[in-house]
Amino acid sequence: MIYTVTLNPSIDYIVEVEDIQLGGLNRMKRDMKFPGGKGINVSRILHQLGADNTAIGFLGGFTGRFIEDRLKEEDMTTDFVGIQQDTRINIKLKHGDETEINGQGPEISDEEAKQLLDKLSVLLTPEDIVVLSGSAPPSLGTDFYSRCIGICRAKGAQFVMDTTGQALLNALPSKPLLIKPNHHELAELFDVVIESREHLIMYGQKLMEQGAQHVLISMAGEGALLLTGDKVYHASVPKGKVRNSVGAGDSMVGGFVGSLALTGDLLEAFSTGVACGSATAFADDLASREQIQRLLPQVSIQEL
Ligand SMILES: Nc1ncnc2c1ncn2[C@@H]1O[C@H](COP(=O)(O)OP(=O)(O)O)[C@@H](O)[C@H]1O
Ligand SMILES: O=P(O)(O)OC[C@H]1O[C@](O)(COP(=O)(O)O)[C@@H](O)[C@@H]1O
Repeated sequence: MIYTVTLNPSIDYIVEVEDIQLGGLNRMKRDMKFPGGKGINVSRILHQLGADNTAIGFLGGFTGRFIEDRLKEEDMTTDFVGIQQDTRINIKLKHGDETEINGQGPEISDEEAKQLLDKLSVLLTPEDIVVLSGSAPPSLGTDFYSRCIGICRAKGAQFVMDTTGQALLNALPSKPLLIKPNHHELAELFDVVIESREHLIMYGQKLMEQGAQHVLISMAGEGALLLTGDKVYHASVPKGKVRNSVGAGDSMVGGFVGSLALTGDLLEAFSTGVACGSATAFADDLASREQIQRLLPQVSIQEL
């Protein structure tokens, strides 16, 4: 079983305006609401690929109910801890460019936090993969991911880590199956400016030396790199019109993990990840199975 853990889910409120006037009255051209948060997005893509998974994490209030209802409508399996406060709403403003305003997240009590850790302890087995994705609400403290990873290790489950900064660096010695920084996040991790593909690879290799089993470096429309063992692969991305790239990175993680679980083939997983990312970027909501299948033949992989 694959479990996705979303400590900080969100309703993604996509707002489209013709032109933004700061300090003035703006009228929306179009708006959409989607269940969001990194692990939830991964789960929705896994579901499209037919990979068995359960979405867990924290949900609360009317916003939490919206997310739970939408996931149930899609026939997804969920096992969230209910919390007192409202799940956040993240604003994704489209004004020619994409501007994101993400919330800090709700207050989570010690008792609610403990319920999630207990759930992981009860559920996990050595056959499982746990996808730990996204930010943690500040009230959980800085070591909550480390505690989740501790449980994965104690239960013999593999884990994937898709977060940024110190939480990601702290996870590396525990040998995550996969990490997926984008090229900007990779530069921020090392506090450097990265100007070439060679540099991206060099910094990706540093993350492997620190413990990551596989490193996926996504570069939006510029393709992606996969570092595995002593090999490096580049994938081209399909061409298309970007409609909403929110969730493209999560879709890539979902595609990679789902395909790896279903086929055991790393390069197949890499192409599926790229196809899922691009299919989501070219859609309003996350990609559907059909949209992913259509793009898959357009992804070509080359060993560098
Ligand atoms: N403009 C684009 N054109 C084609 N594919 C894209 C585009 N933007 C994102 N993708 C796809 O989604 C993947 C992840 O996107 P990226 O923006 O790098 O991740 P993140 O959302 O984590 O920042 C890319 O590797 C690519 O497959
Ligand atoms: O937990 P964070 O870092 O605030 O990110 C959450 C946001 O990122 C998303 O998961 C999308 O992430 P990606 O575009 O990187 O795939 C949104 O659904 C959500 O609003």
